[in-house]
Amino acid sequence: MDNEWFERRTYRSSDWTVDRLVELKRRRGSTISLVIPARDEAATVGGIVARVRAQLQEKAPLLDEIVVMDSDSADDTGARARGAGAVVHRVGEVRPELGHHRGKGEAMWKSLFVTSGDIIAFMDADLVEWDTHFVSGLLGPLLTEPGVSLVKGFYDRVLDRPGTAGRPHGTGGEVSEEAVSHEGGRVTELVARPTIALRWPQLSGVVQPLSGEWAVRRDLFERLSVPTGYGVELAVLVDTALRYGVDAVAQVDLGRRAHRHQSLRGLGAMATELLAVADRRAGIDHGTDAVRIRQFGAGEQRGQPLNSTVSVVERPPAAEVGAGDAEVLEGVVGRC
Ligand SMILES: O=c1ccn([C@@H]2O[C@H](COP(=O)(O)OP(=O)(O)O[C@H]3O[C@H](CO)[C@@H](O)[C@H](O)[C@H]3O)[C@@H](O)[C@H]2O)c(=O)[nH]1
Ligand SMILES: O=C(O)[C@H](O)COP(=O)(O)O
Repeated sequence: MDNEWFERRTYRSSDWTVDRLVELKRRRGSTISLVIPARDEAATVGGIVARVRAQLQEKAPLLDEIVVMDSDSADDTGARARGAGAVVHRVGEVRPELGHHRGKGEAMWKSLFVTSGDIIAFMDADLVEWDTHFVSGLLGPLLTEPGVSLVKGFYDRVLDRPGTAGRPHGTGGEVSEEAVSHEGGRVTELVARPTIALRWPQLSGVVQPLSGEWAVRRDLFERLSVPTGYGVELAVLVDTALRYGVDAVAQVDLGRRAHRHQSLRGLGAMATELLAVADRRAGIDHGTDAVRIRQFGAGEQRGQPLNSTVSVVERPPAAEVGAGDAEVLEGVVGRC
């Protein structure tokens, strides 16, 4: 591990007060967009937007815009987010001539066409244990260190609170702190971290390489190709370090985070997307934008194959996308 990088580029969110960040932003003439990609997050997105808006727009003028990218939601995500004060875009309606893909990365890539901040902070919409320092805490290194272009959040990751199954995190008051499991981040531990150790050990000091809470300079993000699905975090981290050196990356301790967990099969698909990102950057071309995976049922369905397709498409750098380039882009750049 690059201990020197860790020492140099690891911060705590408490290193800057919000007032100090507002002052730094004003002095530098920076503008800051918060983007929240959300698919079917009606249960949580309104509360998240409302809290961020109250603390980081109304109480302190830190964020210039709060944008929710509604990623093909079938529930009330858009209405809840709008009701709480966010600007909401349906991903498929943004630059429709560029085509549309499902997935988180697609929502983040399309956000580049509807936001204007020169710094963009991203935050997931399924958080149940978090606070507004998950946004403000990411900004300090970008506002004080010109060499830093990407800031990753890190935290303890709650996997389970025994006795609270089926209840939202944060409502299990009777559970002792010792009983809370911090073994969350299963894809991080079983796929991302081992991959980084093997391929990019210079990044092994990054505590949460897949964290959905990160901030980036627009002029960096729009120069990177962007996987349309869950590969976006690994791709942005690796490509930033390969292109600009590991010192362009910083990380900030944000405390503790809990979120809605996906099924193990869902995580299997996510892991496939991450491995596709890693292979592509190692020059391995699988010759397809849609990988077929076979998983298997359990119990009554034991041994029954469950076949699905995982998209591994990547969008080209947004900076290379001009008006009228649509035909170059559809489906694309899959194997760039
Ligand atoms: O098609 C999608 C899928 C997800 N999301 C949103 O993206 C965020 C994160 O998605 P989630 O399914 O909660 O991902 P996790 O299981 O939490 O995955 C972790 O690991 C992923 C892979 O690196 C990261 O993308 C995530 O941010 C990180 O939280 C949430 O706001 C989702 O609503 C979309 O906008 N579109
Ligand atoms: O980031 C990850 O590793 C995946 O989102 C899985 O997280 P979980 O184990 O906390 O559900």
